[in-house]
Amino acid sequence: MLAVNNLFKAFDGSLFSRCKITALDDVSFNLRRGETLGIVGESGSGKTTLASILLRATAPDSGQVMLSGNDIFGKRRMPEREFRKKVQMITQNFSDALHPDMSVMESMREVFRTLGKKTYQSVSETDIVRRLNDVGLGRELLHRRPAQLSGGQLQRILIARVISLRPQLIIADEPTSCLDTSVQARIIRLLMTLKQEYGFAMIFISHDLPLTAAIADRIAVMYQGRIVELGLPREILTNPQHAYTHRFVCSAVGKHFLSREPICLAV
Ligand SMILES: Nc1ncnc2c1ncn2[C@@H]1O[C@H](COP(=O)(O)OP(=O)(O)OP(=O)(O)O)[C@@H](O)[C@H]1O
Repeated sequence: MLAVNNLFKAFDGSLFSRCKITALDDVSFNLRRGETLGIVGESGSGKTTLASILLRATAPDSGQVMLSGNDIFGKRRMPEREFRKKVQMITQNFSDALHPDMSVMESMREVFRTLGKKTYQSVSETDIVRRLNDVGLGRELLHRRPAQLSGGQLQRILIARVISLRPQLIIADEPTSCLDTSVQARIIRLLMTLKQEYGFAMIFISHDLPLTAAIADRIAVMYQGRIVELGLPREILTNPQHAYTHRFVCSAVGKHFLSREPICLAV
């Protein structure tokens, strides 16, 4: 469904330096329909830059992103509205994502504009309540504004908005890092349930290796703009092949996870 081929992206350095900052260095991977790919790596490894390119918010310097056979930066790329229906994002910045003066009902209704004028005009309160029910919320929130909602409720409303568009792909960039652990677990469970119900593919970006390993079908480890390792969570946790992955696993889950077999380190 998604094919990412040889992405490169560099940014200009500071005013006083001519050096470019390489954010992505030859990044390639594929994603199947309905698959969850976890992307982990330390701060500055290029995860957000990759997410921004997949959302078509940043253009790569070179390389290609094919979504269901369509080059998303190509001359015949799909129109923005069609693209937005197919690819959606859930971020950690949920507190800024809703208009502060809009009620939950208005914010929910607004998202249906993407689906066209007819759909937007025909959306009823019952449709909106149904979407809220999908994410475990009730009609009592309909007339509240963002300031009157908890972090977990805000994140659920954003998920409800995203799900309403029936996207093929959701990019979840640290979606729960601003929530406390118990709310985090509930939001992750909700995402997994919705994924089964709606069948979307997901790219789950995180610093948290154990969490990512628990929900992803495969994990890509990023280091200095490159994917240094891509495999099944179990393989990554128990038998990392790259020196950086080895260090990352040790710091995230401790040495006891690693297999007792000799580990081949590609330094
Ligand atoms: N707009 C920009 N201008 C200059 N440099 C940038 C820009 N955006 C990102 N970078 C640099 O590109 C590299 C990759 O950044 P990116 O934000 O993609 O990493 P990340 O893995 O998402 O980090 P974090 O986990 O902290 O969000 C970093 O060195 C960063 O400083």
